[in-house]
Amino acid sequence: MANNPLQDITGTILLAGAGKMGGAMLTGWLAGGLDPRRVAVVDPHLSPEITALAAKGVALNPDVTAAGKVETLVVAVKPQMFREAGAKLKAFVSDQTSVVSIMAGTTIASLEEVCGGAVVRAMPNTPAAIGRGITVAVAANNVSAVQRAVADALLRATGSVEWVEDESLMDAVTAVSGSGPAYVFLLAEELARAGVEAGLPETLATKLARETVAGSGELLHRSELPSATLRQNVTSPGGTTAAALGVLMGEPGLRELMIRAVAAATKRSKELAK
Ligand SMILES: NC(=O)C1=CN([C@@H]2O[C@H](COP(=O)(O)OP(=O)(O)OC[C@H]3O[C@@H](n4cnc5c(N)ncnc54)[C@H](O)[C@@H]3O)[C@@H](O)[C@H]2O)C=CC1
Ligand SMILES: O=C(O)[C@@H]1CCC=N1
Repeated sequence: MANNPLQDITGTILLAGAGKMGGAMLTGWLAGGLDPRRVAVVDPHLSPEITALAAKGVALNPDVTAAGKVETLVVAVKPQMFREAGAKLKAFVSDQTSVVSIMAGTTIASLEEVCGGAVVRAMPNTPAAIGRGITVAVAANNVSAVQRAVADALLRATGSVEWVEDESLMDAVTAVSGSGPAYVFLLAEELARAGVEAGLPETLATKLARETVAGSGELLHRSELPSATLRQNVTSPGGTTAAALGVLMGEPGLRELMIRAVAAATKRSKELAK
């Protein structure tokens, strides 16, 4: 493989479902050097942004013949739609096709049953839209080293990738990093709301909360210090932060709420498999 594995791809990358996540992945692939003429998109409701990619050579809703040899099918439709969508997608899948799914809850076994192919199950998250996502992936036994490398390149175009061997971890992964950005955005919303409660004008509170969450995230990203140390660096003994943390780390506190939230998301991921 050359330095950029996305440039080694010779078959078609077929994206099924170019919504929020699928669209973010496609943006990452093109930014990462994948030839737009290698990409085809199947989606009954194409957004104007995706439609505009036709001018660059992306094939939109091709039939099986026009799609050519599909090297990798990336499935990014809602899990609830998969049975119906997958039955149509099967026509694009040959023995050599690898099927990379990002659907929450949908197991390797059901992907094999509905679509066939060599299946990689992955869970990205929305910071993928700015190349700062994290994806966890697990490959079925029949995925070849080359197929795994292509899947890795496609997933890595939107951030970092962790491979695991145990598929049963994927429900908790989904609950932590797949859904996790929503918890952080909620924190920004509620911090702003609390600022308003404390007397700040709404515009200022919103800006302070947003910049605080974003700046803290960037500090966490750039620093090698553990999160707990970064927290302690803010906390002067007997000061204001300690007063607030007394609430957040009390009983019940954020720990218990987070355990319950992650458990609820993990349970829902398992339900989506049924
Ligand atoms: N949004 C997120 O944060 C994450 C989502 N996911 C997974 O990604 C998948 C997509 O989620 P979103 O992008 O948020 O949803 P979305 O609703 O934005 O996108 C789904 C897309 O699938 C299209 N679609 C519907 N029926 C189709 C069919 N038969 N064939 C092809 N395309 C079809 C829709 O038109 C839409 O553009 C889900 O399975 C979800 O579990 C995974 C990780 C994170
Ligand atoms: O909410 C969901 O089901 C999807 C999967 C992870 C993030 N969004």
